[in-house]
Amino acid sequence: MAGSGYTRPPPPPPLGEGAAPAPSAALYVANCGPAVGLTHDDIRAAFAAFGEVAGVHGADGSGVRVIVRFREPAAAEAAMSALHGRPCAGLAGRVLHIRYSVPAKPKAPVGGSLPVATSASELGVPGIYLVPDFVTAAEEQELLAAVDNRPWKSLAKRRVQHYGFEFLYETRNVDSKQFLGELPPFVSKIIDKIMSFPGANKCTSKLVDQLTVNEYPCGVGLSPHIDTHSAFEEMIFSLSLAGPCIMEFRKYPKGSWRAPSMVSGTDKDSIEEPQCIRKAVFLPPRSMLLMSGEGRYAWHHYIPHHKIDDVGGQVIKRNTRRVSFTFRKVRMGLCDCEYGQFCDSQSK
Ligand SMILES: O=C(O)CCC(=O)C(=O)O
Ligand SMILES: [Fe+2]
Repeated sequence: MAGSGYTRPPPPPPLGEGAAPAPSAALYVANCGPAVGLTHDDIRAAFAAFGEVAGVHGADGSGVRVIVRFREPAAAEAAMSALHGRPCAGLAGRVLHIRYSVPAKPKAPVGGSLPVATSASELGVPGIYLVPDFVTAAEEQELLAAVDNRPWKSLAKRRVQHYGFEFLYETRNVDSKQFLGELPPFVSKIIDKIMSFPGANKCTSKLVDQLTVNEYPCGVGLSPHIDTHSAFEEMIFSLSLAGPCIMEFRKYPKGSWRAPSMVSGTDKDSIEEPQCIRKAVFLPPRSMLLMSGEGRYAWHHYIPHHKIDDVGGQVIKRNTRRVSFTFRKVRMGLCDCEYGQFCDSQSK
């Protein structure tokens, strides 16, 4: 991870095969970190009992794994034999899993930490707008209570509800002939407010007729994707509730309308395209994000699977859950946008 120069060691080899990482002055410590309520200062203080600590750093974005660097390898060895696999009294009795860390390979030019904007103008992706405090804290509680009173559908890592039209994950589309009914009354106020977006009130017919509610547990994100052009019209509104996250936008110059992860069938979102442009924005609870134009049609959006986010050097913990309300309008014909290379209606 940035800062320590050290990283997670490879998995321990089976007995009798290969060698475990040699003892070093840096320890990789799991089950310990800001996401479980232990600050880097707490961790430094607990490990200082074994020798001078040169630094404590997050080992990755999880918030539950750290690198503890001692000045002397002997101190690391002493800490390892005293603390590995045992409850640590100085760290709220947590059982630490410790291995010797290994030097990190130099980072590839892409990847690594990305500056996180706190406004759409700072983000600089055309067509992306962010309105903080779009709803009040009381309205947020009402919306959460309303969806918690309705049945959730469980996906592998998160829960969802669909209104208006069902979203079909296998095809990433909707069946536009299967109308489930009007959007529920508890979102009427939100829809009225959406009309105040620049450009939104130009629409004569209904602005949105489909709502997907996503509930992400802490640490769960969303793979990079472009909402299928033929499924939904241009404007996509997403209201963040209950907890924050960051959203990353990626532009692939040699674009395909499928995310690279879906083409390869691996569903891994760590795939880095060498030339992709990456930008990130912080989505605080109660904010409304509008994706339109180029940002909606030609940039993938992605929520990293982190338990903590680094926003301008400030560590922001994800909440136990984030609930988003994504409002879209189902498209009844083909998409004729000007981003043909990303458009399933226009690609062969
Ligand atoms: O949770 C969000 O804000 C985004 C959801 C999203 O991108 C989607 O449902 O397609
Ligand atoms: Fe999306």
